[in-house]
Amino acid sequence: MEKLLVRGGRKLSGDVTISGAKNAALPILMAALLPSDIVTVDNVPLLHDVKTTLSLLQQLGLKTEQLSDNRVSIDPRSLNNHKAPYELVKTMRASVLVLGPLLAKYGKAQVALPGGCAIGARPVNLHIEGLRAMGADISVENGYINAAVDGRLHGADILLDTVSVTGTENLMMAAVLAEGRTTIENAAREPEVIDVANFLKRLGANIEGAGTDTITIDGVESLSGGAYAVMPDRIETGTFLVAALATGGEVRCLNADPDSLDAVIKKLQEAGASVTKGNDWIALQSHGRVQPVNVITAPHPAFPTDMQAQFTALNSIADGTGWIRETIFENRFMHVPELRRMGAVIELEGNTAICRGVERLTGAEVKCTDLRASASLVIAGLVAEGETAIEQIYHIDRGYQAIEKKLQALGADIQRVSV
Ligand SMILES: CC(=O)N[C@H]1[C@@H](OP(=O)(O)OP(=O)(O)OC[C@H]2O[C@@H](n3ccc(=O)[nH]c3=O)[C@H](O)[C@@H]2O)O[C@H](CO)[C@@H](O)[C@@H]1O
Ligand SMILES: C=C(OP(=O)(O)O)C(=O)O
Repeated sequence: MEKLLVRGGRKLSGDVTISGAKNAALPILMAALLPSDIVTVDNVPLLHDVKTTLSLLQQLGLKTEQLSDNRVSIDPRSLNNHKAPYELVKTMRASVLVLGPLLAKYGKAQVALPGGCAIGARPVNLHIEGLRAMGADISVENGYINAAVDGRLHGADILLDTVSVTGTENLMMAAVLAEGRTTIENAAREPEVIDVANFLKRLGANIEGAGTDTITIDGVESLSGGAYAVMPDRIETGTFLVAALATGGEVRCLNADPDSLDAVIKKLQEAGASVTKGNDWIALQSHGRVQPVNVITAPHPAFPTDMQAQFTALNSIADGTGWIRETIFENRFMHVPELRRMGAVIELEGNTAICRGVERLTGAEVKCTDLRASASLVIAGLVAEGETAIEQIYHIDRGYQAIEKKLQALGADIQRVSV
């Protein structure tokens, strides 16, 4: 078992290179099931979830090769299995993203139901309903989604009841090889959806409207191989910017996508930071004590739920009271009891966390409960007096490449230790 030990009090300063986006890399790697030839994907982050995805693709018969640290090739020609087993799916909900590509390419899929997880129930009914509308016969039995189609999937008009990121991606991936036109209305507009669409277009797919709430896909008979580089991770970028501000520091994020973070930048500025941007970098400079901010999470382009925990940590040390309302997931405040152990004063009222900022947090033993909760504990540890020992850090390794090394290079006192 590993822990992170953080000694707070150092201002972060310098440059950090942002990795490829987890939430774009995972669907792009799954989409590599679709073409008829080899794809090479660059800027793939070194994350636990990426390893799980590659294991899943291998389980389905695909050949994968790690060409360098962040470059992977996938040969889908040896696809010979259609089962995504529970052992893999239970460690990573995004495994459900094999459902659409498998059905479109192989005509059948058996994918374990992801089940509930720490942040909420996270059902996949919209994925299933959409694929049924495209002609799939789907039953859910013994914890598995069993799906099959006679011949090719066909195009359909799909209106999503609620905005779903992986739901949109799963249906878009299925539709690229379906017969005829599919429209997805009330589609997710997240930048990662655009990245997946751009990858598919590189292989020959016909997709219009990704990044808007209506995506139109004209199915093609086959897709070719090709090469693509995953977009930078906007949530990792936002996390480093919050860490910089919390510590009163100055950080520039390189290899970033400065235009994917508007809602986060707005709140950082309200909290007192100066933010500057170039083509592929974004920098933050702090000025005095953090000001409290009010945040409501909502689908893109509004404030992302994946940055909520980090801003809860930021508000904990602000000069006044700020509140955070979570509207996407029903149980995404598991970091609050841990932050309280470090001296944060946070009340929970329904889906709102009211944070009364304190002058200092104090180091404590805390545990990660989910990916972004972990990031909030690291941020709190960086500003706390004394040592914070963070347990269950496998959560953080799901979504942050070498977080302690990147923070060390910015001057943080943080170590990974085996216990
Ligand atoms: C791998 C990946 O990209 N993960 C992201 C993705 O998760 P994910 O795609 O799982 O999240 P969704 O966008 O689907 O969830 C949004 C809301 O829709 C609900 N819902 C979703 C699908 C469905 O079939 N039925 C249904 O009711 C969910 O319970 C949730 O309340 O988007 C989330 C919201 O931005 C992010 O926090 C995750 O980091
Ligand atoms: C919730 C997240 O990821 P996932 O959907 O993979 O659980 C996240 O990235 O914060």
